[in-house]
Amino acid sequence: MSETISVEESRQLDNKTINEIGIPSMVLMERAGLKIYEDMIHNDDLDLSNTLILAGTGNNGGDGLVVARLLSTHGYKVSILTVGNPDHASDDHKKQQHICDYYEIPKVFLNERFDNYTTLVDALFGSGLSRNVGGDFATVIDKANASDAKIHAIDIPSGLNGDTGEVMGTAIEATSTSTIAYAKEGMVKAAAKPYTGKIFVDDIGIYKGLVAETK
Ligand SMILES: NC(=O)C1=CN([C@@H]2O[C@H](COP(=O)(O)OP(=O)(O)OC[C@H]3O[C@@H](n4cnc5c(N)ncnc54)[C@H](O)[C@@H]3O)[C@@H](O)[C@H]2O)[C@@H](O)CC1
Ligand SMILES: [K+]
Repeated sequence: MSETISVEESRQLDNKTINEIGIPSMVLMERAGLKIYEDMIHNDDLDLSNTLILAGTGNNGGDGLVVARLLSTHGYKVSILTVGNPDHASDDHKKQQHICDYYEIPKVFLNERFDNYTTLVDALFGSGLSRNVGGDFATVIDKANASDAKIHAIDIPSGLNGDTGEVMGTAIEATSTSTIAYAKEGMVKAAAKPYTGKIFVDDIGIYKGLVAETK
């Protein structure tokens, strides 16, 4: 595995890329979604005949909505389950949801049976996970793990602590994970392997100098 970074370093690099260098966050989200989509369509472990995107309301969910749109516009069957209050979604997430609405990508709700799907995309939490997972999020994670569908995680399997590899209440057991810019330190610990599955590291244009300078 190539170089790893902490979750805080990941946030710093994102901030520097957006606020100091000036690459718009929506451009990074678009690039992330495109890379993740490409990882998925080239991954023989995944059957994309019926995909459900599990989207939290932050930017990890926003990445998932880009994947939903790319699958849809390329002719794949895809639906979206949003977990959390969409009124409180991040600005970029709201923009991506607006685009998904334009393309009329179907929405499903918490009572959905996950066994109907061949692949679930875990876009519930990424680097923003800040406390143990409970409530609807825990229910959805446990239901995803119990289903027959394969799971592809975005950035970090939701519920996994990106620094320590510990499970924060419950965590997604992914078949594969597309991580942005660098794998996070906790993801390469032996205990994390059943949660990350195979890891793809996606370069989306996030600044890399800082990590090289500080290590
Ligand atoms: N902003 C950026 O620079 C980029 C971010 N990207 C994606 O955005 C992710 C980070 O996005 P965010 O910072 O919005 O964070 P997340 O999308 O990981 O989650 C943020 C939200 O989850 C809530 N939350 C945290 N722990 C919770 C818990 N246990 N239960 C319930 N709610 C909880 C937070 O209060 C916050 O509202 C990355 O992992 C990556 O996937 C990519 O789009 C690339 C660019
Ligand atoms: K995730």
